[in-house]
Amino acid sequence: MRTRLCLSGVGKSFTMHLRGGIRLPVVSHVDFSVGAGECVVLGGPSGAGKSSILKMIYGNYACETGQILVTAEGDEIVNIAEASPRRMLALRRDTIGYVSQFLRVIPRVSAENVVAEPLIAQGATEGEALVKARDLLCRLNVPERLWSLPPATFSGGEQQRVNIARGFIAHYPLLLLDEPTASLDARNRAVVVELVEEKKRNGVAMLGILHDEDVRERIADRIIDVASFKAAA
Ligand SMILES: Nc1ncnc2c1ncn2[C@@H]1O[C@H](COP(=O)(O)OP(=O)(O)OP(=O)(O)O)[C@@H](O)[C@H]1O
Repeated sequence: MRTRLCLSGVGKSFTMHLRGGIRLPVVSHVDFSVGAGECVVLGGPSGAGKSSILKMIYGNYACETGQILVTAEGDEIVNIAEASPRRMLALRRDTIGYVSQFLRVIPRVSAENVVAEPLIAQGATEGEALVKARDLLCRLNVPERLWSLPPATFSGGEQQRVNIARGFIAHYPLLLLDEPTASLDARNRAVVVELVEEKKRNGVAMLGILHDEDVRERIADRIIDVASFKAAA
């Protein structure tokens, strides 16, 4: 199995500058890798550092020590810990996807266009992207009458499903899943499980946080206990 993501010696602490510079160590010596077609789940208690690890991989949090290697297009290996902001934006367009439970609503843009946008950014025509967007919205049981409306007024569950469609529409070699099934009903959880299985078959490497035990059991190939990376205070 080809490695898509490899973390070695990764550490992170937060410094509270407005609180007298108090240092809060979170994780240290984080070492693991994820291969193509594999879904690895980060486990461990609340506050162990699961979200912080995902955010370092997506470049939202700076990584203090170690390296985060991602295999980008053309088999180029990039160290996220040293990537420039411009490089990071390109990686987010083509290489690393992020599916969370929250939709960042873009005013006046219709649900189907919100979903189609990442595929258009990767070079698809608007027509192709809209066909795929509508198919995903249909699979995720978003009523057709909503597709042409901006999602700002949708229910929490409808917005979440629009966001999942947006996260799964494009092909990224690495996909980060941040509680994508939280508060979904059983029918839509089953759709997300199917979407993850399809990504696995397409060789996508996935790293996720999944509190739902049933979903975790169905899609996790491995669980990594983040508590084992606890940093000393
Ligand atoms: N931006 C931040 N500033 C300060 N401290 C932070 C920040 N982000 C996270 N932390 C702290 O880092 C620790 C790990 O948080 P993180 O959200 O990564 O944990 P988690 O394992 O994902 O928890 P949960 O399962 O509850 O979501 C916590 O103690 C949290 O308070």
